[in-house]
Amino acid sequence: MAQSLSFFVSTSHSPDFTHSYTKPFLQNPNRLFSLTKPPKQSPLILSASTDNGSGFTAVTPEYETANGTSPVAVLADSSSIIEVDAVTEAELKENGFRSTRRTKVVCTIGPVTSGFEELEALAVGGMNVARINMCHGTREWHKSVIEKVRRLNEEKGYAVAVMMDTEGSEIHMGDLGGAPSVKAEDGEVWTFSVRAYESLRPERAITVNYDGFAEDVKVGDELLVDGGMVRFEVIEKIGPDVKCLCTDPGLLLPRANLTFWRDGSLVRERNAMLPTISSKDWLDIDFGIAEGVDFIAVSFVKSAEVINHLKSYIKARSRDGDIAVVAKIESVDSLRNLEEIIQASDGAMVARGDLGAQIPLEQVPLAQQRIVETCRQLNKPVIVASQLLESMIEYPTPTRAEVADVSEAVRQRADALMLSGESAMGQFPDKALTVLRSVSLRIEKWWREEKRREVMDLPDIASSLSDSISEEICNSAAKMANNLEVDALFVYTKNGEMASLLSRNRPNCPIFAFTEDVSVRRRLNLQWGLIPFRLGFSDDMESNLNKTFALLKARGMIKSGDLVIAVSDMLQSIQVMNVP
Ligand SMILES: Nc1ncnc2c1ncn2[C@@H]1O[C@H](COP(=O)(O)OP(=O)(O)OP(=O)(O)O)[C@@H](O)[C@H]1O
Ligand SMILES: CC(=O)C(=O)O
Ligand SMILES: [K+]
Ligand SMILES: [Mg+2]
Repeated sequence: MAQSLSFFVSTSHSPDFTHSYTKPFLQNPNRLFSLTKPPKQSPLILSASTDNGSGFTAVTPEYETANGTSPVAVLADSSSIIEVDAVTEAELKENGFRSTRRTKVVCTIGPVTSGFEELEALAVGGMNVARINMCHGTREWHKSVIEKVRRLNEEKGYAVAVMMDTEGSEIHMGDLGGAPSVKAEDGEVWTFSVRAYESLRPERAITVNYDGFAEDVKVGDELLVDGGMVRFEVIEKIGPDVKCLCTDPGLLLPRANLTFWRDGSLVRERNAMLPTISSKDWLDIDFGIAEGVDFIAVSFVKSAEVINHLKSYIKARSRDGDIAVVAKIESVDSLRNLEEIIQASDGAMVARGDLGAQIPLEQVPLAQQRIVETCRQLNKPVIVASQLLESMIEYPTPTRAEVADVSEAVRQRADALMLSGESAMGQFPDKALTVLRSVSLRIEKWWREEKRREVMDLPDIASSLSDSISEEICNSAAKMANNLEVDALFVYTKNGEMASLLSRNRPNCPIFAFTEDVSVRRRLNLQWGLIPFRLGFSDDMESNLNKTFALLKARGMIKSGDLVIAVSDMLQSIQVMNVP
């Protein structure tokens, strides 16, 4: 794919040699552009930045000079290019390593953020992962969002990953014929039915998505909308229609979750047999595979089995085989089978919205703590989601309680925080992102200052000798990094595993993760403390390091004297050195 971009080119040896070019910008494997003035010395470090701010640095292996005035062709093959986005680069240059943000941010994309400019504003604000929720919108709408994120990555060097979240098949209401909300008043009688009312919804009638609804409920049951936002009592069953008396008034939102309770406990009769992945979900998953999303988040996971099934389904169909599967913990069953579900998954989400509708609210914080800890122990990234800054859907500043909640998730050292309605349909998506960023930075700094030596007992997780070696190397490297107060950890990784093992240790310094694979780079962007770069490298660590130092120095991201620990999964090596 060739795009025309303007380049601003400068070289390391002739600071006065700068030139602007408008040239076709070739994607892999080679980027070719010409210089009209020959540089004098070798080796040449060439930095090029596009007029929209993204850039790359190349060490030219050699260049041809054709006597003075003729153009010089610089052929920079992809192995000598380093890719990082402009925001990370500016952060490293301006604030130094220490102050980079470690906690990642997932933003749900909705009507207010689906335009290219709005997506770019989120990327500039630090979005690491864009989440699309298949509960809403059409596949075409989601496809256009994915394309825009991909364009942002290609044009501006970002590594924003895409997470597709399945609808799942728990019981929920229909979409209210397009109304944004409907008020249910105390004492009113409403009809819940499997009838599809479409746009001609009669007054006080609600479609329910689950066919067995009328059979499963009993007169006297309590029906909770979104875990208690509105309450009804079942008073009569007439064929497919269930008449309910509103006992606790409130707003009904489109597709709100429904649970029913008998004698104080959640009724899970046949709906417990609903498949976690519905036929509509499988079609969405096929869509996600075809579009090459980076993560699939599975709603209402009940057991490890469904995760294993999905993983083998993906493996058989996906082109490059690698879409990570994130288990959403949002049901009683998922808590019951927590360890085995997380073990089977590539990550987990504490989906507090639905979880809070299934267990008493006061149990949610402890469930969150347990999920975050289990993920850390099993080395799976974990996202804390839902209502982090709920009031910011309407207001430009958060409540103090929301700030305290975000702080707690950062203190628990979760990998990522997630925005839902705040970024999908709220009035202040960028401000909400800024709050997550500044609270994360503040708490992380506190952690480094106050809790420097605190270590968490991490159990051994390796299942082979080679994995054990990697694990020991990463644990030791992270410990050394803290003790020696190094500036950064470098990890050269093919599949991301060693980067992840370093992140698991939550070291005080940032982790620069170099990988050749763009999709590995995007996936690493969900994990705590990792700054993922794309870089071609070889088995020769000496030359990898020299190349990296040259490239990062040329871009001002590191400087001579910085102390670095480097590990690599090709050699299973560990090196400590000062940047020359
Ligand atoms: N693609 C979309 N189109 C329209 N509205 C959306 C879209 N995505 C999200 N929203 C809006 O943002 C709100 C919050 O979004 P989000 O996807 O986080 O919902 P959720 O209920 O927390 O997630 P889940 O449905 O997975 O439990 C939704 O209730 C919806 O109003
Ligand atoms: C995110 C989500 O699915 C929930 O909180 O329920
Ligand atoms: K969902
Ligand atoms: Mg949910």
